[in-house]
Amino acid sequence: MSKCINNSDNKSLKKNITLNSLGYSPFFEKRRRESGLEDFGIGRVIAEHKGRYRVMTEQGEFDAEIVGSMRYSAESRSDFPAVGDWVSVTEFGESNMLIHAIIGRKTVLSRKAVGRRGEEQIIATNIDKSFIVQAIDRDFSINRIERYMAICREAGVEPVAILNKTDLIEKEEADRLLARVKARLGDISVILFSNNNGCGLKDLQSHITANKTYCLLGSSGVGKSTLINTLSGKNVMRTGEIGEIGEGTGRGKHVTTHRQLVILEGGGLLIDNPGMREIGMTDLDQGLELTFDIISEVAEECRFSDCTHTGEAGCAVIEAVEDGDISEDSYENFLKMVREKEHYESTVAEKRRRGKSFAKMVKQVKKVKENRRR
Ligand SMILES: Nc1nc2c(ncn2[C@@H]2O[C@H](COP(=O)(O)OP(=O)(O)OP(=O)(O)O)[C@@H](O)[C@H]2O)c(=O)[nH]1
Ligand SMILES: [Zn+2]
Repeated sequence: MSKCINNSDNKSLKKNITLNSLGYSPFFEKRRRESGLEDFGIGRVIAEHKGRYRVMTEQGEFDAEIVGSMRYSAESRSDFPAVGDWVSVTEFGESNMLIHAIIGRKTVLSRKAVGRRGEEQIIATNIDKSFIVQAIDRDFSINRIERYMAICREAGVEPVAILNKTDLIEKEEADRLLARVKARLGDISVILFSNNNGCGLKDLQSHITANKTYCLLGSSGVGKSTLINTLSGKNVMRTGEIGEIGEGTGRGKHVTTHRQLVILEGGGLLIDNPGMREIGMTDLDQGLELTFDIISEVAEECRFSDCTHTGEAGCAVIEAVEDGDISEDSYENFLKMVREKEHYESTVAEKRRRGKSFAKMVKQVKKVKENRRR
């Protein structure tokens, strides 16, 4: 394995990093003891790239990989470490670490993987609150905020919406936008923000406390990196990199990726995520209901208990849309999310079925071969 550790960085961190300052709490300590992991060291995954990890411990930062037994016993992607995870580690060689186990997670933010049908992908774990970032210009979409909200609520993570780049519009226009978002989304905190003129900074900072973990969700170009710089002041914590060894040969091209967990000046921890153009829905029943609590409340009045709210007689939801009690946008977004969820569930079921029949086929082939040998 190539060494990609900047050791001077390591030393400078040694002095002031404690597990507590990385977000460790009695919750995780309890989980660690319950799992009998007391003999291992503790670290937090701050970056992940193609199966290689960057882990921060009280001793500094290390490149890390998982032990073989963990790899072989993993049944799905969620059994692998993700950014935000607390992990049990041992030192390995001079400056590397081995990850032996994931310490029980507090929260898991996940979405359906882009381009991989039906597979769930963890965005980040152990998040206390998430900031949904949108730019008021080209990216703006209340539907998208609503989808991110559903992802957060499904994970039990409080969402806060940040409407960025307000310097590009007049104050009156920004206020109108804020009113529209509030009317649609109800009791979510919404911050009018700008990286250019300091608008909303105090408001945002009031949401951030030391030793808690936050996450930025939003499409590419909405201003997440700039926002991290605005919040992190001196920008000292963004130097870490993960080196990637060229596949196949063991050497060759060397790609790097940025640290994804940043310590802010006030002590809050922020996880930056890759731009997410497509957000799929996973097991979102709960999130759906929380986001559209009005719809589900009204739906109790539908004549049929299995009403799909798409045209049945006596549908209270459609009635409420017609009366203007539920906005058409909300209703359409609701239907779209239900459809995506159904699609997701059916592709997962399909995959399981295919998985089973493949296993069956392998068995049969083996049998035929054995019979031939006899
Ligand atoms: N006018 C204006 N431009 C901004 C603001 N914040 C960021 N930008 C600009 O928007 C562009 C994208 O900003 P980034 O911070 O790179 O966006 P990002 O969300 O990190 O994008 P990815 O790294 O692709 O995920 C840059 O040109 C920024 O200078 C803002 O508050 N106002
Ligand atoms: Zn109905």
